[in-house]
Amino acid sequence: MTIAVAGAGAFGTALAITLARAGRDVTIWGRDPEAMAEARQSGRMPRLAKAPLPDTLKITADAAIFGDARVVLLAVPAQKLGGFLSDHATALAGKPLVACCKGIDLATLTGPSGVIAQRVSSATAAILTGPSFADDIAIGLPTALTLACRDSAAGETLQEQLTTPTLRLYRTTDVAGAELGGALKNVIAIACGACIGAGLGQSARAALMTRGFAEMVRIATQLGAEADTLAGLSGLGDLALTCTSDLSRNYRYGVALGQGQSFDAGVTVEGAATALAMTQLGAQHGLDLPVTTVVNALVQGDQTVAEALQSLLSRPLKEE
Ligand SMILES: NC(=O)C1=CN([C@@H]2O[C@H](COP(=O)(O)OP(=O)(O)OC[C@H]3O[C@@H](n4cnc5c(N)ncnc54)[C@H](O)[C@@H]3O)[C@@H](O)[C@H]2O)C=CC1
Ligand SMILES: O=C(CO)COP(=O)(O)O
Repeated sequence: MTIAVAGAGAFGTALAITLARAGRDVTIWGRDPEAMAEARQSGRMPRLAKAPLPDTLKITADAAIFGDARVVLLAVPAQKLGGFLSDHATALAGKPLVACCKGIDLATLTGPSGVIAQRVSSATAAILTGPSFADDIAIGLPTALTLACRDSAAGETLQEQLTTPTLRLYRTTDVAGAELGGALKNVIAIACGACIGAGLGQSARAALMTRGFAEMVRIATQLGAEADTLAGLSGLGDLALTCTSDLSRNYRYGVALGQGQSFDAGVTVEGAATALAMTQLGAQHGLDLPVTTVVNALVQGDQTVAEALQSLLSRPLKEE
């Protein structure tokens, strides 16, 4: 059974490594033929150079592999997912497609499962999400993630196919909960980074994490998710990791915002576009999104950290 991993960035590479190491038949696809030839030669992928690629892992830039794959993991950034799926829609038709990206698509204001449904309607959409840095997975540290699929039988099969001795997958049919948890925690991580970067302290960060989590649950349940899913790996679990670690790009981006520094535009920071998408979606649905709104204003350069803080602290007093 061939597993294809689409996207040869840090996360796609980490997943391909753990699956290949567990004896699965895996091919990783990257869009740049030269980079893939170089990776075959060097045994390393540039975005995850720390970890050697197993000899059994196949590396290609030939999209023909998607037609042969039984399962395709989609590890391209959330804002690139729609374009990727349209480019390869024929080869991907009817397959289980597991979105490994975390974000809300700005063009459609939907999560990855909605993007899959729109672009490859015959596919079985699943989501793989939760607390895990690519480096940790790649070097074989223990990690636990959520695999969400509306079709519970298909979800069970994917859970077995994608679990490895060090990567433990839990299963749910709550796709909305899993993908919203993964997308929204990045926005809160930017807020927490900005808080620490601006020197506002760890007490303020704990408050932001907690009120941010309340906001995540409120948004997600209004959009059809189950609150329990948000309390699991894909929500609270990933929030805890991302808001407290400087290994997180979203957190580091927030720190840079808080310090008034620039940030490398080549780094994938999913929470920036998601803050904008959620602000737009919140306006459509009449949602109260105080943290997301200030993160979006910071990202867009419409507010300073001092103004963002003031707008959060001056909100009317309320019950917790
Ligand atoms: N790095 C990590 O620790 C984790 C990342 N994720 C998620 O995985 C997703 C991907 O992130 P990373 O791999 O870390 O990013 P990355 O920046 O390391 O790699 C992104 C890859 O996508 C490729 N790409 C971009 N546009 C493309 C397109 N149109 N077609 C084909 N390939 C394209 C790039 O060439 C690059 O290789 C994100 O949504 C992220 O939130 C999830 C868990 C952990
Ligand atoms: O999603 C992640 C950890 O679960 C990776 O976080 P960053 O995208 O912020 O690096």
